[in-house]
Amino acid sequence: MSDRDTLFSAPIAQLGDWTFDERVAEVFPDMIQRSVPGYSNIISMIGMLAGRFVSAGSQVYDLGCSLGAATLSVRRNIQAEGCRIIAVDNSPAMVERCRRHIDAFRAQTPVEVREADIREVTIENASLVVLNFTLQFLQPDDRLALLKKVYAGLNPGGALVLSEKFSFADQTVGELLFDMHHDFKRANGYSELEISQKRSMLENVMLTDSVDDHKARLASAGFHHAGVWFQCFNFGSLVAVKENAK
Ligand SMILES: C[S@@+](CC[C@H](N)C(=O)[O-])C[C@H]1O[C@@H](n2cnc3c(N)ncnc32)[C@H](O)[C@@H]1O
Ligand SMILES: O=C(O)C(=O)C[C@]1(C(=O)O)C=C[C@@H](O)C=C1
Repeated sequence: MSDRDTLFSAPIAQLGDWTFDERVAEVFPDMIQRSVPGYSNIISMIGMLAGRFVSAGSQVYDLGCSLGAATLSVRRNIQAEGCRIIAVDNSPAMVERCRRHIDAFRAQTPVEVREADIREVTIENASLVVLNFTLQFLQPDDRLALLKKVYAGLNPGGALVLSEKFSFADQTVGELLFDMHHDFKRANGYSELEISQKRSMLENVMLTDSVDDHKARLASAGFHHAGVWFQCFNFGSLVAVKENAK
């Protein structure tokens, strides 16, 4: 278990923009579990998707890997031989902890943890690419280029898992799911102050899209097959599959 997240429990005079720094990395497992409804289900089901999609001799990319939760789930479920997982994050605090975390467990499939910007990483010979709550932290103008690169780097029959916090075109539904997410945080022990301070810090940094925006962007990137496979309130995950060669 990681330390309990109490980062925003006292009033902060100058709320800056959100960063994935040392203090966030230290409490991250507790923070994400208590903040993202369905997180642990998504992590274990990414493993199931890996069992299905990862093919022999191919690579898996976990882009914005944080402490490597998705990477570990993938590694536990890979059935194929000769695969490699490349886990990438640009936060030194996350990468340092991720390396330690991954090395703590022994397994067949090698994992390379890279400290890099996902916009700069080459993607090749991939059977599975995971963007688990990462795309939302890229500037909107950079998102399509990343997805095009993912599409080009996937082998035929390969898949992208894209998990995000969603926005909604319908105001009534959007407000309901936003409120239910806040209820979820309160039920997990976060105070009004913690919820509102974190929300202001994320405001300029995490810009969310609707499911329709995601589907349209995935189509522009080349994916002809994409759909939601999981949703809880305003959080969810899409899978996009590259068609098999004819
Ligand atoms: C919400 S966390 C992802 C959680 C993680 N995928 C999991 O399943 O536990 C977002 C991560 O994306 C990383 N990130 C954001 N922008 C990035 C970029 N341009 N390049 C690499 N990593 C990035 C952050 O450092 C952070 O660790
Ligand atoms: O929207 C929120 O309130 C969140 O806490 C979301 C979110 C995310 O989706 O990545 C933001 C930052 C933390 O990494 C954990 C969760």
